[in-house]
Amino acid sequence: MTPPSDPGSLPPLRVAVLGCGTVGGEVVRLLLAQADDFTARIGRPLELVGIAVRRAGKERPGIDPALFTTDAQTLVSRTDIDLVIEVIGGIEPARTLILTALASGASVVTANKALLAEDGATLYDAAERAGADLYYEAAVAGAIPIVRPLRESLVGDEVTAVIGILNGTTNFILDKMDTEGAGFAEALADAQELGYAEADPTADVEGFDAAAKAAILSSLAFHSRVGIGDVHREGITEVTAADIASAREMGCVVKLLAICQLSDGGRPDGTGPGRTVSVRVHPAMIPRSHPLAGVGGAYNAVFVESRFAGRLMFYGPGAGGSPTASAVLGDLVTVARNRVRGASGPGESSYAQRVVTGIGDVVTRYHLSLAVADVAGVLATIAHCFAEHGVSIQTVRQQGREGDAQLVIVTHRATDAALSATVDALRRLDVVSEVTSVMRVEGE
Ligand SMILES: NC(=O)C1=CN([C@@H]2O[C@H](COP(=O)(O)OP(=O)(O)OC[C@H]3O[C@@H](n4cnc5c(N)ncnc54)[C@H](O)[C@@H]3O)[C@@H](O)[C@H]2O)C=CC1
Ligand SMILES: N[C@@H](CC=O)C(=O)O
Ligand code: NA
Repeated sequence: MTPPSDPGSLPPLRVAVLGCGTVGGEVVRLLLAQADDFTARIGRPLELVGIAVRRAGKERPGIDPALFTTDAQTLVSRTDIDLVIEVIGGIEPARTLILTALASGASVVTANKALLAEDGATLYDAAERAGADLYYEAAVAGAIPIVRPLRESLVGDEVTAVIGILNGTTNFILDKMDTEGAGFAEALADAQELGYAEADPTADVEGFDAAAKAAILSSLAFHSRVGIGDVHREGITEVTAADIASAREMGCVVKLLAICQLSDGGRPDGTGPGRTVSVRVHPAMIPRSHPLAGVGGAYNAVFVESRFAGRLMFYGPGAGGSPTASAVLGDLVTVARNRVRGASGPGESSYAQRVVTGIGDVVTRYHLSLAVADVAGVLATIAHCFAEHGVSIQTVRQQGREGDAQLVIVTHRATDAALSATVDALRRLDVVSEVTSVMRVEGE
């Protein structure tokens, strides 16, 4: 009988890391700390051969300074590297570096949702051509396994909706505003300090980050190519303390939601031809009893609805160095195992080519605050405006102020197009001095 070979004595798989910031720093630290376990799990050792950084002189304790280079392009052009981890972020130079790595024969692990949502097709095609892996679990919802469940576990089912909280920074901010009465700027500064925010936090607070993740999840869930430009996006910069207080009075909480839905095909079981997809990211009020309402801090949660499995919920840390590094390293071990077997994992599946529809047809409920003149007949004028546009009012609450009043209106379900036309018409009414806020109400 041949004795089993010691995996540690086999030739190593060579690894390069691009970027050594919040995520990259943790990836390198945990990769080195778990070297022996990774060797056993993969069946061959990993050898870290280079770390591309922007500034070489920076003190990085525990890492051999000889590994650092500021020339990422030369590093990824090496043909002796098996695995490249891209954690620089942004579009360029990340795209060129990933394409060079794939063309040089490496498999790639990335956390870069912005790039995947902007130009994933170019990367997937390049990986396919090279026969290499492109894995990106960390790109959506940090540590939560959601990419692989959609790409592999649920590939025998039909996913009809993916709904969730996909951005840790904005969830952290909204949670602090709700539970501690914190101000927006103060909560954002804390999120940056804790390593949750993107290099440019505009990506978080304006909803671009969640929209990128929604595009990636929709592409996987609906076997189509959905890009960031297909996603209706609204951020949280216009959510006020008054909105949060108003939500509380209704027994609700404000969350930045991502909602990706497959339309009904018209047949009794929901299937049928011409099914389309809608993808949107916006703040919404949800009842405090809803499972997503209890998702606090930088945690994320994703509901998946599918035809045969029913409803599934994924929950966990959505941002931060170590949680994100956990997802990156899970991918690293997986693509390394594929290399050892001379195989590659599943590529892109976009055969369904679903059409993505605009926000106008989306149906939901709305919460509106209006500053109105406190005069006889104002309620009738406003109710008439809603009725004219086919939007039915569920509740009206009036808070008097000197000379004018604040009306809080919750509608029944209406299309976004009908609601937008109503708001435009309300703004033109003499009795309405301001439409103070408009927010969707979801989850009922
Ligand atoms: N921080 C988080 O919680 C999460 C981050 N991500 C993603 O992970 C990636 C990295 O994010 P962070 O580590 O938070 O960002 P970061 O800004 O902390 O780190 C990026 C690092 O890349 C370096 N860099 C920039 N240009 C470079 C170049 N040309 N060559 C070499 N290094 C370069 C920067 O100096 C910085 O140290 C991004 O794609 C981000 O969207 C994904 C999930 C969670
Ligand atoms: N900035 C992102 C980081 C993880 O993707 C977030 O806040 O969720
Ligand atoms: Na993930």
